[in-house]
Amino acid sequence: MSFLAMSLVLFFVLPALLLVFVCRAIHLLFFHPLSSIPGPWYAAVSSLWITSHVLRLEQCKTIHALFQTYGPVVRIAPNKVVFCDLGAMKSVYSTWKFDKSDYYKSLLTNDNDHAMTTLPHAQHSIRRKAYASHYTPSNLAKLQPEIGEATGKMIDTLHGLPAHTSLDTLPLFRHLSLDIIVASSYGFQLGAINKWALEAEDHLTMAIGDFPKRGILRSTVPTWAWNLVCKIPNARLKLLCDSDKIMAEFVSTRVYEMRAKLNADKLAPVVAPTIVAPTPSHFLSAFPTFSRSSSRASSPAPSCSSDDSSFSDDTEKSYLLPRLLNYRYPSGETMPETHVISECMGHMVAGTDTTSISLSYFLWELTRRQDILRKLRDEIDAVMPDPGAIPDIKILNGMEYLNAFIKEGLRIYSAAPSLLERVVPVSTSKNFACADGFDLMGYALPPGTIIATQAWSMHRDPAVFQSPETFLPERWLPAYAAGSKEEDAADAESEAARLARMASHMMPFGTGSRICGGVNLAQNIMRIVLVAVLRNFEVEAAPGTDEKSMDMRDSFVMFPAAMECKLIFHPRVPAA
Ligand code: HEM
Repeated sequence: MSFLAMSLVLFFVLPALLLVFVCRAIHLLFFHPLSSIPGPWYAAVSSLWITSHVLRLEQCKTIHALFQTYGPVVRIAPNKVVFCDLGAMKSVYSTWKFDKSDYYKSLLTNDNDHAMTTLPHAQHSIRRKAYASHYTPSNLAKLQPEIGEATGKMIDTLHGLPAHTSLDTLPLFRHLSLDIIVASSYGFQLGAINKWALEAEDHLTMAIGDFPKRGILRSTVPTWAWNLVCKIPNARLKLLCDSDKIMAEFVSTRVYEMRAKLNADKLAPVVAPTIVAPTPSHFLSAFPTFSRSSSRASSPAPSCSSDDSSFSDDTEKSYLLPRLLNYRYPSGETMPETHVISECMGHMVAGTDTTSISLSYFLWELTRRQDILRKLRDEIDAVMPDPGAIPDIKILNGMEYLNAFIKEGLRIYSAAPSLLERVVPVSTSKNFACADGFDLMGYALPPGTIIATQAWSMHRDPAVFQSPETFLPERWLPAYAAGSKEEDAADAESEAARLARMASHMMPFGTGSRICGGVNLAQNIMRIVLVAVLRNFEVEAAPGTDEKSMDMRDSFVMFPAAMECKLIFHPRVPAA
């Protein structure tokens, strides 16, 4: 660079840039509509600060610390405000149903939208209607054989392992969840768990694991750089780059097969699942008690508090894919195949790692809490005398301690505890008429402001959850406060009100109109897998699996710092 050019940069360009930066910072700090909102000044002037915490995989904890310092409303970036408040949560996600932010576009499948990435509320509700009936309790109750069969294969596989094998439960449960989601979506037994047992590479499961990483990279790295990276001749990298394609190919094949079956009128409306790999075992041989007919469940029925009416449905069972293929948009047109494929891909991605992470943390918690394990065991052993016959879901739904344990697990180890971003709409939008923007707890937020809360903090509000960091399933039992030292609090607030208050703050599956579409399936899987595992095995943490390795990190979903959860499954010695 010539001396003249250097002088120009030093004396004019740099000072000019500095001046622009300072003026912008002054505007953002003192004159911007969000300037009255509490928060660190450096967050108000640039997104760099919060981005650095996102990249360090600790956004949830960082924001939680901000709430503790600044109160329930905090500005975390020039145009982004977060809150931790029940009223605001209901207002944003349920009453006004604000549209989602662009953040969700990083989760596009094959560059196409699915329900989770459809940002506008109105378009989303049309999309959601296409799949919602699949995940009703009554339809899912009919899919118990599929879930039971996949779980049975996993239990058999674990029984077949050499003693003291230490295994990473994240891939284990990822394969299981995928088997279940594939069976529930297509009536097709994938057998991913068998591949896991053989240590064979399963490209589909790897693709699903890679998909979120690919999404983050795709949205941060410029397209030319991404294309260049994908040209590097490395097999693992190629799988990462192609994760979208691998999933799309798998789903497309199922779509064409199903279409052919529908056209040939062989399908209507039940498809018997195709068993890909036979699984000879004591476990499956006992399954007919569970899988063929729920009315034949052999277990002694405990008191069952579930709402039986939600299960009494005489319609035939149906899988997700034929539902989508038969769905008609309000215009009368059927869903284009690209939409069907991306929707199915979205469900595979949304349901696999979330379920696997939850189950892994639940079991890890039990390895260090014999007191909780004992109570769970008592309840499970009573309803499941035969370790190979899982009771009907109605019975599992009525298991008070199991359900309290799962609630507490979802509270502390929420698999998607991060900000669920929405956008304040313009005041002229159809469902929102507020001339001065949105009133968030006394602060006026202009249209376009990104606004969000996170399960991590809603679940740790000390005014709602006593000792929020303590894992305490008993807090979900009606008797807890009455029999504890907190009589004063219990006097002031009835038990029912205390439980309702806690429940209203829970959002492990999101909340409002965009709540997790597979919440009922996820709950069923967690119940079924937990009872099957705990009835059959003692679970121990492998050396190296400890508070440090399991420390939670987040990148929309949460995962252990070590990126693994190694546990040992010892077959339970039958009672003498
Ligand atoms: C423990 C397991 C799971 C957790 C913690 C979880 C959590 C969530 C969360 C937090 C959201 C986003 C809400 C938002 O953006 O506002 C979501 C959306 C979604 N989840 Fe789940 N999920 C789980 C399992 C599943 C399963 C098993 C399926 C289905 C196979 C599924 C399907 C979906 C779908 C389709 C959406 C998009 C909903 C929509 O916008 O219509 N999830 N889930």
